Amino acid sequence: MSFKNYKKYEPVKLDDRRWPSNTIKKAPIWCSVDLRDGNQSLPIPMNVEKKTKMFYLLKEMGFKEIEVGFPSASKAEFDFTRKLIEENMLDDDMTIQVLTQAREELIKKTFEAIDGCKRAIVHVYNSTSTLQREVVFKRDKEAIIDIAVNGVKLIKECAKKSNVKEIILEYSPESFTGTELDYALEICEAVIEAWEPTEENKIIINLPATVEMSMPNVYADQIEWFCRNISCRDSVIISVHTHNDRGTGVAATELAMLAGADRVEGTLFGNGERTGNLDMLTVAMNLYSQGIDPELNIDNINHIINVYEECTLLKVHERHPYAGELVYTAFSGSHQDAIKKGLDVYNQNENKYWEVPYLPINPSDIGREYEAIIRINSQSGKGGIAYILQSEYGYKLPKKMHPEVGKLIQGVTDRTGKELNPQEIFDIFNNEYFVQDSILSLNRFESIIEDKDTKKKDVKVTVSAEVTFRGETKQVKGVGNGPIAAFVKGIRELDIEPFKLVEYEEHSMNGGADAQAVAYIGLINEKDEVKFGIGKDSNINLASIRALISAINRHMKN
Ligand SMILES: CC(=O)SCCNC(=O)CCNC(=O)[C@H](O)C(C)(C)COP(=O)(O)OP(=O)(O)OC[C@H]1O[C@@H](n2cnc3c(N)ncnc32)[C@H](O)[C@@H]1OP(=O)(O)O
Ligand SMILES: CC(C)C(=O)C(=O)O
Ligand SMILES: [Mg+2]
Repeated sequence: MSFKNYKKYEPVKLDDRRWPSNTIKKAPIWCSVDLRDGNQSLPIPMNVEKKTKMFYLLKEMGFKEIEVGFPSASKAEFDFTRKLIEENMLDDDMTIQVLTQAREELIKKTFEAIDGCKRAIVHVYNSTSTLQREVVFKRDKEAIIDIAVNGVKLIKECAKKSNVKEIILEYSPESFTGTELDYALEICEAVIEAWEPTEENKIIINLPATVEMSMPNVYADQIEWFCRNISCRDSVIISVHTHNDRGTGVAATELAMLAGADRVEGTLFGNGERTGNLDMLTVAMNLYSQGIDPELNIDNINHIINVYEECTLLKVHERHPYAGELVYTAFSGSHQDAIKKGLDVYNQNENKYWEVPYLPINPSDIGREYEAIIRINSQSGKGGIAYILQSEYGYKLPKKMHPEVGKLIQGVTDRTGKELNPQEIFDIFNNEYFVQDSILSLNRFESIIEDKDTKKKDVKVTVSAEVTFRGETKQVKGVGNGPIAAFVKGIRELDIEPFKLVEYEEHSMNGGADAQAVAYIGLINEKDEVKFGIGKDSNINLASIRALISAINRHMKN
């Protein structure tokens, strides 16, 4: 590797830059270039059918400006533009955008393609960079300005003759980031002079990072410098179009918005040339997560992903910001614990801001209702396991029981090294606490409250039960101040190691006619070992007795 083969990118001289003190307060004018820049970078470009599908998705999402193609490039591109117009696929507040090189035959073909349209943005570009002037066009600065100006003059002429009611011009000094700033301004001023925009009929000047060549702060400086130096700022919409060669396309766009950009071009999930275009959904969701209306409908991200993947034949990465399959999922113990606690607090308080550790947005806002927020593997902890048992199966384990259940599940993940799905977790839990290889089991249980005067402190309960203990049927009788105490006294007759009850919790499950009570009991033996048991029954007394038996069995098992 020879880093000496590469030139340093020169920063902009802008010591009084203002953009670092600015904040973004509203969404930009969005323009989707999925059907053009996204499409031109695909191994298999979209056919008319797929473009139609993608177009309807973009329309559903609320894009008002859509670059629908490069109509002079191919039959599919031309036919698709015609279809949009002839089949009236646009709403009145939507504008199509079409791209063309500054070449006569291509401009004329572009106007044929938009014939009969109500309003269109004609987007013309030519590369202005030092490198392309030398190696591609082999022309000097003046000649490159001529290409742009001649193109714009022809568009003006075509627009006059065309039956399209409103033509908006967009000009891109392509490879802007490889162009001397003062020269980029000079060529844009020449284009503006040729087009003669007004405050009512603005021109769009698009300043693309065709190749991302610098840190995003440098791009922001370029945009601020440009906005401050252009002659008729009020008649110009400054648009940005970033690529992602250095992986900072989103950052570059956001800083450019601080620096004065009014409009943003990009694609869904950043599809586009090389490492892609700007990922507009990320910028939109970044706005959303700051309490700013993104002015796009992203409430069903799974639908957006499905259509995108079908049309582009590309995959959305599992870690893709906001959209990836794993981005709302925590495997690691401390994250799971914090998420569980955060969700518990959030769910108890209405009308609060979303503030849950490790989850910058509420996944359900973008339709991820059934997302597995917490998944269990060997990196997971007790908090996450308790979350799964509560959120998927309704068991609200007492906090003191979490370590015991955590250890039980972690024993399996440590052994197998694999992820456990909720059903597998539940099966292990169920086998341990409910489906026991019972040493002690309950066959019959009756309890009678002898003194029904509830005002009295000492209520007397008599229990009569039948159990099977080590394979033999035994009758159990006991009296106590409650069914558990009475039952405990009764089974003292059996050869069971002494224990004390140290923890008791109960809650109901399901509700309505199917309501079940769940009881959790912790027993400590003479060696100071605590083990929990769980019982479930429609009758709370029976649920408690079952929990007690479950705990005794777990003590005796080891
Ligand atoms: C950064 C971007 O994404 S820009 C958009 C790029 N997208 C595409 O190119 C997709 C669609 N393009 C195509 O299908 C084809 O390139 C066409 C139909 C537009 C043109 O096809 P062709 O004329 O056969 O070939 P090609 O693109 O190689 O033309 C290159 C010629 O155009 C000139 N040229 C390139 N861009 C421009 C421009 N924007 N304005 C004027 N002339 C240009 C080149 O200098 C070259 O000229 P030369 O023949 O004198 O050397
Ligand atoms: C056509 C232009 C705007 C482009 O796609 C780019 O420069 O990246
Ligand atoms: Mg591009």
